[in-house]
Amino acid sequence: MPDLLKVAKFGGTSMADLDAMKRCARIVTSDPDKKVIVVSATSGTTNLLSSLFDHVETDQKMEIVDKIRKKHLEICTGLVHSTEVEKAILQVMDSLVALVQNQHMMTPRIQDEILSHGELLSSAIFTGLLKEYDTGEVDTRWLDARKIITTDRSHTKAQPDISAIAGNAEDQLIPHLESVRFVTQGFIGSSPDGTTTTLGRGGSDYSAALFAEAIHADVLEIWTDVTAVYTTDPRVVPAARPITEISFDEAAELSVFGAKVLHPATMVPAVRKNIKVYVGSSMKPQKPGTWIMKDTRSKPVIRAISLRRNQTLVTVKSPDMLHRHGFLAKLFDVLSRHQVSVDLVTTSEVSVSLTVDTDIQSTERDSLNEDVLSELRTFSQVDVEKDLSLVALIGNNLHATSGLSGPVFGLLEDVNVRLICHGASSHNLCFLVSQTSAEKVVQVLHNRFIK
Ligand SMILES: Nc1ncnc2c1ncn2[C@@H]1O[C@H](COP(=O)(O)OP(=O)(O)O)[C@@H](O)[C@H]1O
Ligand SMILES: N[C@@H](CC(=O)OP(=O)(O)O)C(=O)O
Repeated sequence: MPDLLKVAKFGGTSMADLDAMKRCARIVTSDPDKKVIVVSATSGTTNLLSSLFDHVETDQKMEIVDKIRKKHLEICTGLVHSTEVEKAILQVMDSLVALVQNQHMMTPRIQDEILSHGELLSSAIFTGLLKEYDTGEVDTRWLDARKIITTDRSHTKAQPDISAIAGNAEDQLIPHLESVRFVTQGFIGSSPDGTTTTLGRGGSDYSAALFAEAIHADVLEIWTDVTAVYTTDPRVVPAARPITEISFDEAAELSVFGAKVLHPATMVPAVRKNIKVYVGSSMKPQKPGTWIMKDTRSKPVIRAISLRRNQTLVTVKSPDMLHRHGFLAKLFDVLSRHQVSVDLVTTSEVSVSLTVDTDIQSTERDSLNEDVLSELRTFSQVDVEKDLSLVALIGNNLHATSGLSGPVFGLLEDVNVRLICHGASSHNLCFLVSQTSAEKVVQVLHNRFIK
């Protein structure tokens, strides 16, 4: 067994084309401890696949399929032994064509089946490429992630079955780690009856964390297109700074509150098994990245600022709430039956405000649909405000730090702050603002509070 056992995940931007894949191959082959390699679909492919769900004609769908085929075959032309990989690509593409031509009802099950093709394509190419770099000491093997990542049947946002995954890894991975390097897919899994599931968009980080937990890895590496986790999204604030070390708790809050660099669930297996997480750039691997660990030497009050776009604020009012019990139970019963996932909640004597993610990809799939709203309207007045963003200050001891909210909200005098949550967590202070003012708010706060 290697000294340290590592799982390395490469995101879509790291798989973008042959040059990007070659950079990743060098990262993998320069370190024999990396035993499970988890890849995302090449960048843009999952979006192309999901555009097949739109109500477009078969001709248009076939154009999209052709585009995906061409993009992947083009990468293959740069491989030394391209024939075998091309054969694998054409097989995956045939299966996609069959799905697109024969399945007219885009059920969540079919959607997952279609989406899985992105990771099946990229992993086939990356396995072929790695084999070209191997010197013979390691045996690089393609692995179908669905044999390991067992989930429930909630298509498009499946929940992993941790003990089944541990059992699968025990039988199929751990005995081979001495001599084999596995290349597998992020994002996809399989339900107990064998149908393909997905963990939700951006879920490859989560897959990699689940693999790391299942093989008892020491380190999980997330290789992406930024050199580190930054004090805020560098696309929003170019002056954002890379963070050298951050705690599990802070990183979890940062991802939950919108930092796309990590999928929100990634930290859950890492915390459970105390697995150190490293975030680095596959484009500039020599640049220092971020270590995410149980405890850090420094514990600043404000470490980072995150921004989560596309929030909907629902305010439910009823005079019945005053001095009565059971109103909240009734409200949450409706939300729970309709599987509406609520993030923030504030209450007053006669009203409750809560936030949910707006599904920007489809109004049909929006969990906050007319059925939910009309059921809520049978016992209350319901107001819905869209186009909001959640801004969160992430750090340590925020709930017990006096004199914080004055300077924060003092800077936002001209901004309509719609909802504030402070005190529920020691690691965040968050509030809702309009989508149009959100980036400016992050810039102003970063400028003032991040040293
Ligand atoms: N605090 C942050 N630090 C670093 N990157 C962030 C942060 N917040 C948001 N991001 C965004 O996350 C992106 C990387 O995530 P993603 O696009 O999912 O990568 P990948 O394709 O590797 O999975 C970056 O390009 C950056 O814009
Ligand atoms: N390909 C999937 C899963 C994923 O995590 O991708 P990425 O690592 O590129 O964010 C998606 O786009 O949602």
